[in-house]
Amino acid sequence: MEKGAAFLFAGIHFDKKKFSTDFSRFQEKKESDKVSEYLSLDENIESEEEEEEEKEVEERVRVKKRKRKAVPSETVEGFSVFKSSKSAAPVLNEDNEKLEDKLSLEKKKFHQQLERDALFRKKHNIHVSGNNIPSPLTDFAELSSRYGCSAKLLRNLAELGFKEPTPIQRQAIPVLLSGRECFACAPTGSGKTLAFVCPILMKLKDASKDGIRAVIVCPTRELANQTTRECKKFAEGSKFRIKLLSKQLVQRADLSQFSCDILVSTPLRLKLAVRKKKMDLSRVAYLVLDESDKLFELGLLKQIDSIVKACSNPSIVRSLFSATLPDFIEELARTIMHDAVRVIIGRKNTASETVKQKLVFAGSEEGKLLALRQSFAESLNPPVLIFVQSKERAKELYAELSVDNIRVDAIHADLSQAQASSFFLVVLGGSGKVLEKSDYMVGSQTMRHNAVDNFRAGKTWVLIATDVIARGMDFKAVNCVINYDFPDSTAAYIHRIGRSGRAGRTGEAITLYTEEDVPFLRNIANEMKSSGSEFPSWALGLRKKKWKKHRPQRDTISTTPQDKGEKSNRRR
Ligand SMILES: Nc1ncnc2c1ncn2[C@@H]1O[C@H](COP(=O)(O)OP(=O)(O)OP(=O)(O)O)[C@@H](O)[C@H]1O
Repeated sequence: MEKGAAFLFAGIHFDKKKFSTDFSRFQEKKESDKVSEYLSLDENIESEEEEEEEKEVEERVRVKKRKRKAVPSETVEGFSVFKSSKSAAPVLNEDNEKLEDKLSLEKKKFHQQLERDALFRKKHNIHVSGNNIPSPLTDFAELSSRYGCSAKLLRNLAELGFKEPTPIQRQAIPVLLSGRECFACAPTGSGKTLAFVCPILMKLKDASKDGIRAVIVCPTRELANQTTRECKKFAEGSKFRIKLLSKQLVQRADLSQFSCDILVSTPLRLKLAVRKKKMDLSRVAYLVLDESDKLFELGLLKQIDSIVKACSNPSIVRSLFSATLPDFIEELARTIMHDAVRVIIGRKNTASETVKQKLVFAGSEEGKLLALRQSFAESLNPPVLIFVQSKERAKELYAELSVDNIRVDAIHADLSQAQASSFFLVVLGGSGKVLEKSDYMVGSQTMRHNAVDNFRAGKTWVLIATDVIARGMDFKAVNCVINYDFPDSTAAYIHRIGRSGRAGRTGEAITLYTEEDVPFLRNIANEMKSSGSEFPSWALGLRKKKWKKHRPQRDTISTTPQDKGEKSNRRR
C-alpha cells in the first residue's frame, strides 16, 4: 500500500450485508483474477483483522486446552486445532486411565515384592541396608531364570552337593550380579566363597585374554591357595584361566602382559607384582577383599591401598567379605566404595551358632597340658585343631604330644619375618624333627602345604597351629577346636572356633584359660551368649576391659628334663 493514500481509507468499513452481492463479486474476482490493489486494500485490512482475531481466539483456546488437559502439545497443535482436540480428548483420557492403572498395578506388585523380600530375609536372618536392593535368591535355579546363569555352573554346584543357597549367597549374589558394591558379614563356614566367586564367573561369561579381569585378595597363602582351588571347582568345564599369584610367578621378569580371568593373591605378593613387575590391574572389573577386616589391619593396609589404587577401572565392582567386620573398618571401606549394599547375616561379629563353646579354667601352663592330655585320654575325636599364640609354643606343644602316640602335626608362620624376607616360615614335619633353616627355606611352601593336606586327608589327627590358619581355612569335618592359648581378640576367637561347625555341621570349641586371661573372659562369655552357647554368667559381671592383642608372656609348655632348668626363665 502506498503511504500517501492510506489516510483516505482510515475508519472506512464496508457494510458487508448491504453490499453482499458486490462484495461476493469482488471476492470472487479477487480470488480468481487477483483484484486490484486498490479494491483489495480494504478487504485485506478487514481480513487481516479478522484473521488476527481468529488467531487470538485459537491461541487462547489452545492455551486453555493445554492447561486444562495437560496433554502433550502435539495432540493440540496442528492444522485443525478444534477438530483434532475434540476427537483426541476422550482417547487421551482413556490412555491416561490405562497408564494410571498400569502404573498403580506395577506399584502394587513392587510393594508386594518388597513385602515378600522382607519376609524371606527375616526367615533367613538376612539384614540389608542400601538403595534398591535386589530380591534374595529363593533357589539356585533363579540364577538361571533371573540372571541367565550357564547350565554348566549350576551343574557344578549340584555336583558339589550344593542344593540350596546359604543366606549370604541368597543375598550377596544378586547384589553383585546387579553391579552393586557390597559389604558382607556372615558367620564362619557359611559359604561366603561361593557368594563372591559365583557372580564373578557369571559376569565374566567366557574366558578372555583381555588382561586381568578379576582379583581376589586373601590375607594368607593357605587361604589364597584354597580359594583358587574352590574357584576352579566352581568353574569346572569352562575355559576360565584362574591363577594363584605364586612366588614363581612373581619372580618372572615382566608381568606387564600377564592376563587371566581370575587372579588370587595375598596383598604383599600382589603389591610386589604391581610395583616391581609392572603387573597391570587397570582392567580389573571385580575386586574382592576376603577377610577384609584382616586386610584393613595396620600391617596390610598400605598394601591394600596400593592394590585398590592400581585397580583403576572406573566401573570396577568391589566387595568386602568377612565373618567379622568392625564398624571402623566399614567406615574406612566406605570411603572407597560407591553406593554399596550392606549385607549382614544374623548378628554382626558373632561366632557361628553351630559351634558348642566351653570355657575351662586350667590354673597354670602345667594345668593346661594336663587338661589336654586328660581330654585326649578320655575321648579323642579327630580331627582336632589346637591354637597356640606363637610358633615357639607350637614347637613345644608338638614335642609334648608327639611322644603321646598321637598323630600330630604343626603349622605356623612368623608373619613379621615373612614381611621382611618373603614368608620365612618354620614347619615341623610329622617325624617330630624340627627343621633347620636350610630345610624350610628350600621346601617350606610344600611342607606347609603338606601339613594342611595331611590334616584334610585325615593322616594327621591333631594339628597344632598359630593364627596363620585361623581365618578362612575350610577343614570340613573338624570336630573340635581347642584354644590352648587364649585368643588375642574377639575376632581371633570367632575365626579360630569357626574352623569347626562349618556348612551346617555341628562342632565344639574349648578355650583353656589361666589367671592371666581372666580380665578378657567377659568378652568370650559375651560371644558365647550372643551365639546361643551356654555361658558362665558370672563372667559377664567381670569388669569391662578393652581387648587389645592379648598375648601375655607365658611359661614354657615343655616338660622335658633338659628344659626344666631353664623353665623359670623361659616365657613365651
Ligand atoms: N550352598 C551350599 N550348600 C552346601 N555347602 C556349601 C554351600 N556353600 C558353601 N558350602 C560349603 O560350606 C563350607 C564353608 O564355605 P566357605 O569356606 O565359603 O565359608 P566362609 O563363610 O567363607 O567361612 P570363613 O568365614 O571361615 O572363611 C565349604 O566346605 C563349602 O564347600
